[in-house]
Amino acid sequence: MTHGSVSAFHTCHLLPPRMDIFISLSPTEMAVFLWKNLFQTTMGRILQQRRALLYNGAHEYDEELIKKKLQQFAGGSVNLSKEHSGIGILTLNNSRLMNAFTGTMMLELQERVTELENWKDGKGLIICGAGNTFCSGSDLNAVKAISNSQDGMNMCMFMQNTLTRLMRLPLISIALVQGKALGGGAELTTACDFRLMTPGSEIRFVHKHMGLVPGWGGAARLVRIVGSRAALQLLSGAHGVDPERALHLGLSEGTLSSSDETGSLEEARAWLSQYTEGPASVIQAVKKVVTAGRELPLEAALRTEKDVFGTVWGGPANLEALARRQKHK
Ligand SMILES: CCC(=O)SCCNC(=O)CCNC(=O)[C@H](O)C(C)(C)COP(=O)(O)OP(=O)(O)OC[C@H]1O[C@@H](n2cnc3c(N)ncnc32)[C@H](O)[C@@H]1OP(=O)(O)O
Repeated sequence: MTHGSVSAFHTCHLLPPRMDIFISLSPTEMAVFLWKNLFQTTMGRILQQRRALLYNGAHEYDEELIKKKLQQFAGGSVNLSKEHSGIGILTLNNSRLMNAFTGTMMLELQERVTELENWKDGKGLIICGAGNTFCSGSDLNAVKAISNSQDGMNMCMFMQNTLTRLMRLPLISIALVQGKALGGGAELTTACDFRLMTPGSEIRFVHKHMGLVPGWGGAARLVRIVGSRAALQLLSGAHGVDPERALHLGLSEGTLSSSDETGSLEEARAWLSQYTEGPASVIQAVKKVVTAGRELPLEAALRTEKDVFGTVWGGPANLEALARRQKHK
């Protein structure tokens, strides 16, 4: 955890306007107040995005250079559909290469993550692959072409930045693993909060067979998900993990009954909706306090929890619940 990331948690959770302040304002004062609030929120978001980056110029990371390079390896797409329910569906689409990540798909993933960071009505996210398979990692044609050290390190930092931002989205995320999640595809699944697998699917960290280790943050995240001993076995064995083993290891949350593309997406939606019911502001706040608890030292996590608490306390959902005098039987 960098200091930059810690401060990002403290600067981005701005308190919502309080109703009692509004009542005493003239129309002009109210307009000024709203403009200031909008400005602060926008600046907060920009700061959040900048500070959340793991790597910048100080790490000999040249984002513009790697973006130009990645642009040269075109093909496929990363599509985002934002549903009214607040669930987003992010689809990796490169069927010809089993949804391998081309350079332009890496760039598109970064753009989609920015879009999701700014989705104020968002609550959940499902990541899946087109054509009933998840993702076969990075496009080996691109890997070969950028096999020099500088490009490799820049690509690694680019993907770590993007996947770290993906992991920290204030949305509850699922990797819907159909077919195969190999190499970088397996790493991508670990950037989600949960993994659901379809019958016959497989997660496989094949890096060792490529003479590599994960570089998109997959090893660090895997250790946190399954523990260091299981992570060591999965990375050094490079064996495929089927749904049953994944469930046993805690790598997967459940095996879906459907293995077809539409049916499994429907099941994943239903599974996710049990956690995304309610107002977006509250669901996002829940994810933020859990992210802080996982990533920050205790005192910083507690302070973040206090800040996030301030964004929901006295908010519309809280006031409505108080008015309802809800009982939790
Ligand atoms: C970050 C580190 C990384 O991610 S390194 C990349 C790790 N991934 C790999 O090494 C995947 C290698 N590919 C495979 O093992 C197989 O193609 C898998 C995915 C199991 C699919 O097998 P199968 O169902 O028999 O289909 P196939 O081999 O005929 O594949 C269809 C076409 O897709 C291609 N493909 C697949 N994966 C990639 C990839 N990662 N990069 C580039 N191309 C890929 C295959 O080469 C094949 O293309 P073609 O029909 O031979 O032209």
